[in-house]
Amino acid sequence: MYDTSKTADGATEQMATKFHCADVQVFYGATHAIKDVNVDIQDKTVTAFIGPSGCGKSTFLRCLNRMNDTIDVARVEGTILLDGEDVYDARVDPVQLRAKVGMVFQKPNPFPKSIYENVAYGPKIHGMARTKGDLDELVERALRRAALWDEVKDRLDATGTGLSGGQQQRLCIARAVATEPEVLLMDEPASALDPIATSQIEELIDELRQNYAVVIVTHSMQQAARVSQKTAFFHLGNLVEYDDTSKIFTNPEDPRTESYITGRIG
Ligand SMILES: Nc1ncnc2c1ncn2[C@@H]1O[C@H](COP(=O)(O)OP(=O)(O)OP(=O)(O)O)[C@@H](O)[C@H]1O
Repeated sequence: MYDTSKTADGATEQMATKFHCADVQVFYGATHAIKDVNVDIQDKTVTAFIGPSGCGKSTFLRCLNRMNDTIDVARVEGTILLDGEDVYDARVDPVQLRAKVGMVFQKPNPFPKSIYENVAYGPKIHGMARTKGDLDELVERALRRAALWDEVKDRLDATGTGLSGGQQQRLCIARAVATEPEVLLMDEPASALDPIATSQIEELIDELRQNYAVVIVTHSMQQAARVSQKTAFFHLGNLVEYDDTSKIFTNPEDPRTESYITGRIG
């Protein structure tokens, strides 16, 4: 259950497997969108999903916290284990699962409520705070982790939708980390942001991997190369290649990966 990852200085580091995925298939009605995907996703590692539009990156990401359950025509087959437990077991409550496996979407989507309420919502519904003081602490901790606290601490009652795009995305990250998840799934979290906000989100992703497994879907190969340690390349619903990011970008095994990273397909 362990994989060896190289650190920046070339030393090796042991990372536990967070998700074990075997023979995963996804169908949307008759469309076979994910074909026989096998992959182990490592804890405390940023894993990037890359590939041309429509290759199934978001579909596979959504398998990991059962977000495809919300799509009527979607059908998921195969095995996905989170810390050895079957994510699709009938006894698993998807709401609890999504607190453990948080998600941040492409477009920042704060609730039309105050900054405080956006972050406090999850801990409240999961009964994580007994007193107002506990809740205040949780909210502050989540906003600090999302590198937003200093910018909003004096206006926690202001509406979340009134923040800038980059701040809204960090608020959504604070909302996701407030329930103390173990994994963060990010579907193109910076695609709607300017370069400064993008680099803030990328720095944040790098910090978050100290505590979480982070999986990020991105169209930007530069971003994948900057933020991830592992990269999975998808093509036409297949996982073509999965390896250390440095290997994928310098010496890929499969000609389809090479074509994509050199700009010949996609
Ligand atoms: N809700 C849905 N209903 C029906 N088909 C869908 C649905 N969502 C995705 N698909 C189909 O599944 C395939 C994979 O789509 P998906 O959005 O996962 O790809 P992607 O790699 O994330 O694409 P992009 O990079 O453009 O976001 C595509 O053929 C798409 O049309």
